[in-house]
Amino acid sequence: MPRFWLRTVEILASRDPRRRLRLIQWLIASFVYVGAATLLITGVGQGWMSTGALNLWLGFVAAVIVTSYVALRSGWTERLQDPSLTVWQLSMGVIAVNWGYLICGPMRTSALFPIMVIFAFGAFTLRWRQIAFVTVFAVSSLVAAVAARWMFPEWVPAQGEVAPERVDLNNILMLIIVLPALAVIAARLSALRQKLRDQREALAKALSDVERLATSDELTGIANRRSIKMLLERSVAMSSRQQMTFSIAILDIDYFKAINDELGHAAGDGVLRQFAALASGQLRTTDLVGRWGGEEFLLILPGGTRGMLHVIERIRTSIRGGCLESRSVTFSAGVAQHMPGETVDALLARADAALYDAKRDGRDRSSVAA
Ligand SMILES: Nc1nc2c(ncn2[C@@H]2O[C@H](COP(=O)(O)OP(=O)(O)OP(=O)(O)O)[C@@H](O)[C@H]2O)c(=O)[nH]1
Repeated sequence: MPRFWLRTVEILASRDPRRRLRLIQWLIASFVYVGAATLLITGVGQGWMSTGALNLWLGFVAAVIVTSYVALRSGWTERLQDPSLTVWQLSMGVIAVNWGYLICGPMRTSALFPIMVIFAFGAFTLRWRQIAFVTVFAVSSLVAAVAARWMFPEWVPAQGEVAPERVDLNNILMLIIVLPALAVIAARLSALRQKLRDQREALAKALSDVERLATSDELTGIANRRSIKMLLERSVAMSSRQQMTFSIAILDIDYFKAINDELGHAAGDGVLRQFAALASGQLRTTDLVGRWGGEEFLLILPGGTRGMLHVIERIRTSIRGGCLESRSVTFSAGVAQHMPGETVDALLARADAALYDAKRDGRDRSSVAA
């Protein structure tokens, strides 16, 4: 677009996107006003209504169009609760429609068509109370207009006959004016719905990301200490309610400090990651594993220590075969079976003591708590 036109659009429609949106709504409403006015003007030529009545109506509509534009473009409405002037604009629209119905004689039915545009606009911003207000206002002012026409026929003197084909043509023309306005509003509503869907999806993803970050260990991807501790507390609560026992084991990689010192911290991280992956791979869906801290991992398995020792041996075999960071890695394990009534801390203390025994007895082994 040439610079001159760009500048003109900018001056007329403002740079502010919100203000521009409000002016687009104003433009759609004005398009309907101007279309309806054109039809009414042709009606004067046909002798259905008096020029005086039409001029008054045109004056009202012009005043509404101009004052709405000035108020919206200047930004004056931004201090109001309803910066789009929706209720005001819709009320003026209702008055214009009912007034048009009153004065345009035999063509009055099509004068009601723009009411659809008014209510479609309302769908954007109005609350149900405001919609109820506009509805009641639309119906009651139409009833008042009809009553006025019956009581004071001299107000709308010209009420000539009209040919049926002219009625059809008028209805078609009115629909041609109203439908594009409705189509633009429908397209905007559809875009808003799509935006809402996208936002909902982004929010759900963000929530699941936050949940994952809050419960999983950043380095290994398995449950973090907070999460596995919560699972342990739940296991303790469930075991006392359902009288089902379970066992825990603390697995601690042997001489991990030496791995870090010899291969570097990054390689140490690699060992932790591979250890977690290999250990998780040996578990059933009912078994739980989490990183307890540093080079320690906590296992929770249903049943007694026999099953736990069996699983630990499976893990030991896979770690030996896994050759972590091209280095042989072993681990020690302290195993404890939950006893009825035992607290989480007491159970952990027993598993920790058993781990200490395993380390003291030469590492690369499991020890079961008394
Ligand atoms: N690379 C890496 N090292 C860690 C991480 N967390 C803890 N460590 C290291 O793990 C080492 C643990 O060392 P120690 O507690 O002395 O135990 P150890 O060397 O495994 O000896 P034992 O347990 O007695 O066999 C420390 O050097 C910590 O710095 C981690 O996330 N990444």
